[in-house]
Amino acid sequence: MTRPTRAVAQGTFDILHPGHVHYLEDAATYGDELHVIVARSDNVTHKAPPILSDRQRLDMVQALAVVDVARLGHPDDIFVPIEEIQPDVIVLGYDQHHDADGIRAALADRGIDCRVERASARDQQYPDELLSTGSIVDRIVDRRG
Ligand SMILES: Cc1cc2nc3c(=O)[nH]c(=O)nc-3n(C[C@H](O)[C@H](O)[C@H](O)COP(=O)(O)O)c2cc1C
Ligand SMILES: Nc1ncnc2c1ncn2[C@@H]1O[C@H](COP(=O)(O)OP(=O)(O)OP(=O)(O)O)[C@@H](O)[C@H]1O
Repeated sequence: MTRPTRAVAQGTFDILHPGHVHYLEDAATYGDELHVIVARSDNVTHKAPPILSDRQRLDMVQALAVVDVARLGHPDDIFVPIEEIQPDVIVLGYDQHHDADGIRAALADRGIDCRVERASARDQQYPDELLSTGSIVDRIVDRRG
């Protein structure tokens, strides 16, 4: 019997919103099982640090029906969880800064046989829909700050 194919998604997922759900639902279509790596706060250095703790972001992602297994990322080496999960495909977010070819090269260096794809974006479904954590935080500061 062949094992189920595994897709991996990853991100910060701070204050969940419909863009996150869209990404995870899209990523799930690439495999039979969806595994999600939640970035550790200490590794989120390319933008403002998360509001919510590692544990809370992990628990919220794991609670989504589309997610089979969620885990916190490795503190130092982003390819350690990949080696453990052994995915068939890594699905990058539509706007993630990671370079797909760079990841393919790193996977090949480590002898990991895994495709790299990119998810689609969710467009606003109605005028007031907030589709980024940054815009939700901006509104909170504006209305409650
Ligand atoms: C293939 C892959 C594996 C990753 N593994 C980890 C990890 O083990 N630990 C971690 O803290 N972040 C991990 N990340 C997340 C990145 O470090 C980065 O913080 C994350 O992609 C931020 O995305 P966002 O800005 O879309 O939230 C991984 C990213 C990729 C593309
Ligand atoms: N509108 C959206 N459509 C599709 N995917 C999205 C959308 N918003 C976020 N994502 C995806 O969700 C994943 C995690 O996103 P992240 O945690 O960086 O949230 P964010 O809302 O984009 O944050 P920020 O506003 O701080 O940049 C990323 O892969 C990102 O591409």
